[in-house]
Amino acid sequence: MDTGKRVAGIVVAGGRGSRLGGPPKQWRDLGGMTVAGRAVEALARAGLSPLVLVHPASEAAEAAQLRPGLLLVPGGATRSDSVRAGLEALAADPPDLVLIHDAARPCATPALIARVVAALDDSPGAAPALPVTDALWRGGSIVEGTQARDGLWRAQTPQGFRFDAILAAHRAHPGGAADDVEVARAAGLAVAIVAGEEDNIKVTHPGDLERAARILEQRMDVRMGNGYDVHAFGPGDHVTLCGVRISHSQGVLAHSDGDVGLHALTDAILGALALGDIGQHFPPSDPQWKGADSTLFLRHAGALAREAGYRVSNVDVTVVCEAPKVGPHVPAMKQAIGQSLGLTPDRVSIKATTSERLGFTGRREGVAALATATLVSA
Ligand SMILES: Nc1ccn([C@@H]2O[C@H](COP(=O)(O)OP(=O)(O)OP(=O)(O)O)[C@@H](O)[C@H]2O)c(=O)n1
Ligand SMILES: C[C@](O)(CO)[C@H](O)COP(=O)(O)O
Repeated sequence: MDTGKRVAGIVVAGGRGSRLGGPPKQWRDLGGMTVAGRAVEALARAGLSPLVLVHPASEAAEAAQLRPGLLLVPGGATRSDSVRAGLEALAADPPDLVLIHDAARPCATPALIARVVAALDDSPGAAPALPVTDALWRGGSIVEGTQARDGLWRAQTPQGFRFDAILAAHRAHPGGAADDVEVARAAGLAVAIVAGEEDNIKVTHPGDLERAARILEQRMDVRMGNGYDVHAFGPGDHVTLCGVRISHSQGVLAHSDGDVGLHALTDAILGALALGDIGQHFPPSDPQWKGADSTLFLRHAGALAREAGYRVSNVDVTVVCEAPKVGPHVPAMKQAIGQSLGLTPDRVSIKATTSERLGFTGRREGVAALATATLVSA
């Protein structure tokens, strides 16, 4: 989505989730990512930047687990207070437009978000909603009357606004609004209704987490890629393997730091994305990559995966050499790769083998690595 405008996103995750019960819903797992993480990724994938996450003041640690570069802001006692805190955090460097989204809505699609942004060309506010289709009754334990449903809508988020207008509207509002459309309307702003989506549910009551999981599962796309790299040994006193410097009687001949493990893994991720290979992204002819730390290449591939809407689910690297010994360094290697890709060590596998003195690795002429990566749509 390229509108030529700066479109920021605010995800409000400052609530308690009391209707769902149990631990705060925004940090609950939803297919390998938190509910709030999924809401944030939905806006990120649509190209919104900067992104603000508003969280309970006591839950900064949970908020810090989400994507790098998020602006983290403590929330307030009500949803409106939390939105206001998010808007104020953007005020020093105001974007043109802002989309305000519930952390509790983890299934928003890029198409839905694009519709809201597009509608802001013609209106200071725009929000998704679905017409009420069921008959509406008034009553308690018995039906006391029927309510006409014409012209009634079920409101969703993200709700989008021209930034200056919604900031002024929130500053002027006495508080207690159900949503930002109510705040905008109180300030006299017109809000266009765009088509919402049935699957854009708000995780509110028991059973909703399972429903969201089913929705996301139907959309899930799994991709795999493999990579292979070789470097010849040459003069030197160390090799770098899987992000770890290891003392050795030789070095490797390479333009970068010659880390075959990270090169193979970078290629595996690029392969899964069908985005070519490491040489196309970081040409060896380019002097800026001379002696480069290969962590940079791996992080770049991880960022491309996120931009494409995938997260790396697990990786498996096999290093092939007679020496140095890899085993003692495996914990540090898992840590280094995990940090670069945002993976816990149990999702990073490092193995090593000799080639039984056969071939170029067997003759100790060089070191090779093979890698596999699995990517899952976020
Ligand atoms: N003080 C608050 C209250 C709510 N929210 C956020 O506003 C959204 C509104 O959804 P809702 O289902 O009302 O969330 P909760 O307030 O957490 O739920 P409950 O009312 O069941 O406690 C949620 O993403 C919630 O985290 C917030 O940022 N700050
Ligand atoms: C903003 C909202 O998601 C629109 O449907 C909703 O108003 C917020 O949640 P709540 O359930 O009304 O507290």
